[in-house]
Amino acid sequence: MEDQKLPCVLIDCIGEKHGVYEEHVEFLKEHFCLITMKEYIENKKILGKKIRAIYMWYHKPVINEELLQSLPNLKIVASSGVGIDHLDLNLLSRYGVKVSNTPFIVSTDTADLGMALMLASSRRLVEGYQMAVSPDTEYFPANWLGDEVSGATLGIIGMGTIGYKVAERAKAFEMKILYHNRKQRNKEEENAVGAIYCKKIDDLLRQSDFVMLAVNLTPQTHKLIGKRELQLMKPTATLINISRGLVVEQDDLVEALQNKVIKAAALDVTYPEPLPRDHPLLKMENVLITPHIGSATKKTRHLMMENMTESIQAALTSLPIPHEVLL
Ligand SMILES: O=CC(=O)O
Repeated sequence: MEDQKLPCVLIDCIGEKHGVYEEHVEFLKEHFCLITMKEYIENKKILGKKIRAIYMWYHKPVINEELLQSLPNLKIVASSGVGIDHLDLNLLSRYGVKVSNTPFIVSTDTADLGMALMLASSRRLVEGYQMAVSPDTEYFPANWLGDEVSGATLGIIGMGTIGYKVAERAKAFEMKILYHNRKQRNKEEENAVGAIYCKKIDDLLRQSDFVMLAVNLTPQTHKLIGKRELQLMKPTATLINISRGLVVEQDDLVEALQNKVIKAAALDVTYPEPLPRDHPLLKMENVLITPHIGSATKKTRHLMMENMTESIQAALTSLPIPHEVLL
């Protein structure tokens, strides 16, 4: 907390494991008086009235009704990333608080990660690395094989900005691209990447060598992929999830992997995150897991921070908010 002339913005903390990055703080402090949760808790009565925005960096601080009640002048919650499943939009709207997120910025990186997971899983990069560096390795076995990505069939579930960027990349890998979308088809985009629309998700599941989940988590996509859907997939297929863990019924996925109903899974997201250290998904050779890093590049995270700053400034000066999330 410093310059009291600037609008007060609540953040969770600086640095530490999940806080606002030290390198972003300098920029933020040019525009806002940052108040950490710790400072706010120590001086709720005075600071509560001053706070006008919450800078929600990776779902922190957690917002509940008690917090909202004690921030009477709160105008906006600027949330990092694209997913807003961690926010209760109805509750925020009841308190007259606006919400923004940072879509589009994250799409390229998240699509890149989807490709990385597909390639790493199919070519067994993690196992290969372990073999290459192991002190027990005496020779490289010639029969240690993976599967091809180039030329294989990729089924994208959720052709939003991220799904489309995955398709653009997959085109360069000469993949056959299928997709399923709940919203209307965009034939121009479809033609540009040579993607084939599957009206029924089941058709996509049956035909794909790789099924990539790129949907938002909503009541309609909650546990979209369960036992029935996994059984429709090829026994040689891989499930890749770059959206949210809760899009998959995780216990069914574990069972499907254990019983070789599908070949493998590559997951950037699970539930909970991180998984308990004794979770079966962490022990399977056919599972590759990354720690929810879809948008985790320096450039993207910096752009997000700038974008959140713009949204807060707009809300506090009653200008249209870039990327306002509407109920
Ligand atoms: O998960 C990341 C995001 O929602 O952008």
